Amino acid sequence: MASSTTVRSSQRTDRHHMIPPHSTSTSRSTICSGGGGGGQQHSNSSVRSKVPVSRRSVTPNSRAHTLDDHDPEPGRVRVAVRLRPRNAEDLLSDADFADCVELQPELKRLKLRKNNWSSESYRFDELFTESASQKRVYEVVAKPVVESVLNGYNGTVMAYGQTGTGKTYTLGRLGKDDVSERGIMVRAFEDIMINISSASDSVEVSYLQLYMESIQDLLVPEKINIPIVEDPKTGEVSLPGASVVKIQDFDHFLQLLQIGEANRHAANTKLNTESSRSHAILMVYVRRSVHEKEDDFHVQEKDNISVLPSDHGIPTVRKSKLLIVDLAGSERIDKSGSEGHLAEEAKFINLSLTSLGKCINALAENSPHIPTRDSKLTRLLRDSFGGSARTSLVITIGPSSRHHAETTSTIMFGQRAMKVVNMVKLKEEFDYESLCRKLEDQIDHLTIELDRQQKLRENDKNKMERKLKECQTSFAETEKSLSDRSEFLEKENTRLEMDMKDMLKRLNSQKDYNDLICNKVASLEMSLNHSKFLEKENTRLQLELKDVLEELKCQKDHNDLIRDEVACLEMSLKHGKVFAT
Ligand SMILES: Nc1ncnc2c1ncn2[C@@H]1O[C@H](COP(=O)(O)OP(=O)(O)OP(=O)(O)O)[C@@H](O)[C@H]1O
Repeated sequence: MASSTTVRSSQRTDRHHMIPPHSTSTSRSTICSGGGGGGQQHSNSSVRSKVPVSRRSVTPNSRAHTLDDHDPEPGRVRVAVRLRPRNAEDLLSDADFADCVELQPELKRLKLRKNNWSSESYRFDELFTESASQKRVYEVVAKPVVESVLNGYNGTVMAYGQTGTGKTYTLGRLGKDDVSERGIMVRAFEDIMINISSASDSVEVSYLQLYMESIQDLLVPEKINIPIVEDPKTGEVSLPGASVVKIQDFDHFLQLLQIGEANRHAANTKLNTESSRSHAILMVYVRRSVHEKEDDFHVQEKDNISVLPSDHGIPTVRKSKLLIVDLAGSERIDKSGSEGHLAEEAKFINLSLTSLGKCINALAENSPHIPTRDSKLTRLLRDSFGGSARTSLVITIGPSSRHHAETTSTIMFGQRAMKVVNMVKLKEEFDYESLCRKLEDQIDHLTIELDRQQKLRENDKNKMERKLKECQTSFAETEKSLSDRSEFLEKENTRLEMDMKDMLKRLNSQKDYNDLICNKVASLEMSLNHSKFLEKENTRLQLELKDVLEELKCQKDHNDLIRDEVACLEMSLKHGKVFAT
């Protein structure tokens, strides 16, 4: 158990939202007739009109979602009366007597019997008859306070009454066997757990008892004499020595309540077999992140420089505290039969209750001096009465006329408490813790990113260097192969040049030869042409010759003929001569 507790620093920096005392109207500070405190009109009205604006008036805050804007008295302490059913003793002793009180819930009035023929009537914010369920009591008395706490306001739910009238029953019942029996502590916590986000909100608990003017930790009972520390500036009360346990879940809370219950001082008195001998104070610290502006918060990139957002982008957190106070019951020692140590305890209980009553009287009467420092109880409840909390009080009474005086005193306490108006204020702070966490996360993220980038760059650099080396090698190789090639090409070039020259030479000589051939061809062609011509001429001449020959032949033939003729003639001539002869 001890290992799971942590000592919590309760330092906080309030940020605006203090409801300005003069802001809305003075009329709001005056409790209207519809509200509580309208009991004995003759005795209360004069005191009421004196409630000052400066210290106790409350103006509904625009961000105060729970505080009803139409509520004319948003900071007034609400008081409900709960009547305990008759117990066995009441039934036995008062069988022949009428109850000392009569409740008129529909009128919200309680009639207190003075004697057989007269009674006085008091108005309260709510009246619970003996048959009222635990659920209804929670919903009317505590739920609005719990809702305020969830919205960032401090809240107090307290039970006050004579011993044995049902304070612990109303507040501290665990209802292990029957959930309908659960008291305000369990139901309030259940409501808180339902409404918060486990991701961004948190709930922590301290459970203490004030026993004979010493504050003891009910969760770590070795811690005794825990000092009360008051912030001189804000007047805020804290108990840095008390263990503060972060609650994981509902069962965890029930376990803590059980531990606290087991450590609480109780005794068997004539009026209550389990009479609490200490005031028990359950402190529930609720821390909620305000999400509405969360999107505004980013580290923005501007000209490649990261800049923080402007002031309004800082996340905010609402820190509120719910006090559930189960007072020890006031008791007349002669009636409770307390002796020795029990009587000593009762003296302390009565003393602290008396000092609480004095503070409430002073606040109700607008006294300039509130005697808060008279007891540790009043110091602890400084914020609940005349402070910044929203407060609901259940006063518990029994029906028996045997306890008429105690019941009257309780009712008067409740009536005076109804005149106390607190200056309810929202507890909203810049959530520097979460901002720091976010920035640290971002720094971590950026550092990782930077490392990653650096590694990437280094990898790239190594790669580039490797590539450069490879390139250089390949360049050198290429250069070498190029120079080899160039050398080779040069040689080749020279060789080719020579070859070319040679070829040119040969070509020239070939050309000359060609020319020669061409000339020869030309001359041959000419010769050929000439031959052809000659041939043609020849042919022609042959033809001519043939013709001539023909002609010659003809001529010859002709000549032959002539010769023949000549011969013939000659012969004839010869013959003729012969003849002639
Ligand atoms: N509304 C109720 N219905 C039923 N039983 C009740 C109711 N109120 C109180 N009781 C019973 O009356 C007895 C006394 O109640 P409880 O211990 O809560 O009184 P108390 O005011 O806390 O007393 P003390 O101041 O001595 O501690 C208990 O047995 C409780 O169960």
